[in-house]
Amino acid sequence: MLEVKKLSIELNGFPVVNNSSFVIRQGKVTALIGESGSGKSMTVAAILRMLPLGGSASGSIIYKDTNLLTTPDEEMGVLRKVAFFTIMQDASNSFNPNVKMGRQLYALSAARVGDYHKEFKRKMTSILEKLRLATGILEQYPFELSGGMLQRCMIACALYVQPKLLIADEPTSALDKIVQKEFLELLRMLNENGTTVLLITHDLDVVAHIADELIIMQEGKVVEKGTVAEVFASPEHAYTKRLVDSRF
Ligand SMILES: Nc1ncnc2c1ncn2[C@@H]1O[C@H](COP(=O)(O)OP(=O)(O)OP(=O)(O)O)[C@@H](O)[C@H]1O
Repeated sequence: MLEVKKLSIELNGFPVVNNSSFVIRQGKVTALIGESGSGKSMTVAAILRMLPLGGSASGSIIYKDTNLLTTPDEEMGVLRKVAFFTIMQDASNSFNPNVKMGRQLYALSAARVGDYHKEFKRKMTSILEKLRLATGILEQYPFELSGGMLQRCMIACALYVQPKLLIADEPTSALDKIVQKEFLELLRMLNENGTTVLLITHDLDVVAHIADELIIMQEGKVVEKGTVAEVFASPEHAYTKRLVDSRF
């Protein structure tokens, strides 16, 4: 569904991703793992064409026969709105503290797919019930909800939009273990509904729990990739070996 070929990224002339190639397969959960500063977030930023100022990318990122690195801005805007959905590490940063959740969830879901308010109420109520979130949250402000609840709200919007690709950058790192597990189950639910997932994480337990495929980055390079079963059974790169060993 997404083919990254020879992707290199520079920030103000400084290389941060170097000649990376990998594939995100349709319908799968792919985990992108690597130590801090290895270039995971910049890779995601390149996919979304949201590199910071001073950033530039070369190579190609092919989605449906077009190279996202050269897609016109307008088309990219549409893809970001309906085909791709992003969940970041700390959901509280994704919400405006001064606006009630109902309006914000509307903007993140119904507005993206062109639904009016009545349709939003009907669909969102049923999704919130499925996620065990009271509909009363629509009248609350973000600070009245926990981090786990806010992450579930993001998943609720993703379930509403049914994006082709969900990119989740460390979505569980601010959650405790139990809430983390619940969140991963929801991610799986979304995946079973047909959304391909790219999950950026530090946590091999999370990978083992949910991912089908694994891409490992170190110092801006992809050093290993394969199915989770293959990589866990016979890691080849020294960094991967260390990672896998540290889990057992
Ligand atoms: N906004 C920015 N401006 C300048 N340099 C940045 C910026 N964001 C990241 N970098 C640098 O780019 C490199 C890759 O960072 P990136 O955020 O992609 O790593 P990461 O693997 O996602 O790390 P982490 O797991 O800590 O989020 C690092 O050297 C980092 O210092």
